[in-house]
Amino acid sequence: MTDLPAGYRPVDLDPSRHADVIALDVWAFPATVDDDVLAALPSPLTWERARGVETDDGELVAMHASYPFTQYPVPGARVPVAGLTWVGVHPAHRRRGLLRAMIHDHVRRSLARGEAVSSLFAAEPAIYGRFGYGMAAHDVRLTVPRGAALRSVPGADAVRVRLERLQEHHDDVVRALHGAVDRPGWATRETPELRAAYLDDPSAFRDGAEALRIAVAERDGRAVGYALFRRKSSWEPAGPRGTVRVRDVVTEDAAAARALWGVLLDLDLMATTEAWVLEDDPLLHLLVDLRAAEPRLADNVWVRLLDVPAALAARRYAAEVDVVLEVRDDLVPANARRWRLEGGPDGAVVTPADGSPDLVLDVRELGAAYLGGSSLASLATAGLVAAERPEALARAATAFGWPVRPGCSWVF
Ligand SMILES: CC(=O)SCCNC(=O)CCNC(=O)[C@H](O)C(C)(C)COP(=O)(O)OP(=O)(O)OC[C@H]1O[C@@H](n2cnc3c(N)ncnc32)[C@H](O)[C@@H]1OP(=O)(O)O
Repeated sequence: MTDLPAGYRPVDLDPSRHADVIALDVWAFPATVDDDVLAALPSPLTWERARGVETDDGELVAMHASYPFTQYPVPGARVPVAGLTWVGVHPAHRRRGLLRAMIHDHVRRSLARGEAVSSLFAAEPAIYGRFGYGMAAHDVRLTVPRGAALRSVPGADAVRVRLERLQEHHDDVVRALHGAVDRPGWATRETPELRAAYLDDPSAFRDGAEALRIAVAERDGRAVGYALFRRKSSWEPAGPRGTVRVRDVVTEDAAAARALWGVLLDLDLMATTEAWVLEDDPLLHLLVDLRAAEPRLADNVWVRLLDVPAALAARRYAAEVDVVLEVRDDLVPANARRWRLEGGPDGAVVTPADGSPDLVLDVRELGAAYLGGSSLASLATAGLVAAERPEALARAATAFGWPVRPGCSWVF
């Protein structure tokens, strides 16, 4: 991290620094539990990818890490992606450029590992655009009233839903179904540390709700879907007004989705079910009255193309396209030039170009469009993509789209 301000030095982190990492983490993200409780939990970090910043007297005051997603789905392909995570700066050292230095470090090290793309979930959406990350997927937050009517789906009655406490043996169900999902942006928990942290359910993080439960949808004795959820009771003068909090609903087909949501939306003593789902989740179509669920759009994964030609060549395109893109990139100068993209459903070739550009855009907008979640045409309506030739914009927007909306059902 050569760009650190004076008085700070970079440091590789390893498990011996776990207590320091927790002490920093609770400064960056206020917690209601004591450090020793947090330090006793399994760490989801891949330590060899965790980097810190120390003061001259050895205090850890900033850190970042990344998850090694080797099979991150992008349209029509899977690519290695650096999942930036655990970014934190001690409040006494903020706004001195430590995050900026850490992002430079992250970009350099990811590129050296051959990772052409980085992805993240943002704590605050205003932070990462300046570093070339674009909002690449959205999700929809819902508060569904109990007993909300759902459309019927043939075959749903043949799906049996088992309700159980989440236990270790459920790892098989979760892995089989979760790993099978092929949706751009849907990172699977590839590392043992992430999987262990997923099934761990510390009471410290339940926020007054019960232990994690799992609803497993089965057809003919085979798991065809699951949902993780917990209930939080609330006894009010007018009666019970509990809340069901739903995480990760993964289903193989519409009948499984209908059967699971039928159960999750009608649990006794509950008044509402809170869920966040991806933009084309079956629930949005199953609900007869979507408006009653108060849908709110939010940002999901953000994507940064670290190596523009490699990243653009790694995905597939929904239609044939031949376009010259003039890319601006303040952080990675090698990306900042004109690139000719010739691509289609079978692959793509990206070469340096000298001719006049069809589209001019920042690498941030390329990241936003990369998974097919934001249309280049709609970015152009906001003035974020300049089209030198309108017909090229329409063709490129179609090609960058994808039939399955991107997004990840869990925050990393
Ligand atoms: C992927 C993840 O892990 S998301 C988690 C991010 N972490 C958090 O939100 C925890 C709480 N916050 C923090 O730890 C810190 O405030 C951070 C990491 C957000 C910022 O760290 P800092 O060292 O203060 O950032 P730094 O000084 O390098 O600022 C770089 C630029 O980002 C801007 N910036 C920093 N934080 C924010 C923010 N929260 N919102 C908007 N802009 C921000 C700065 O103003 C600066 O802008 P400039 O380049 O125009 O001057």
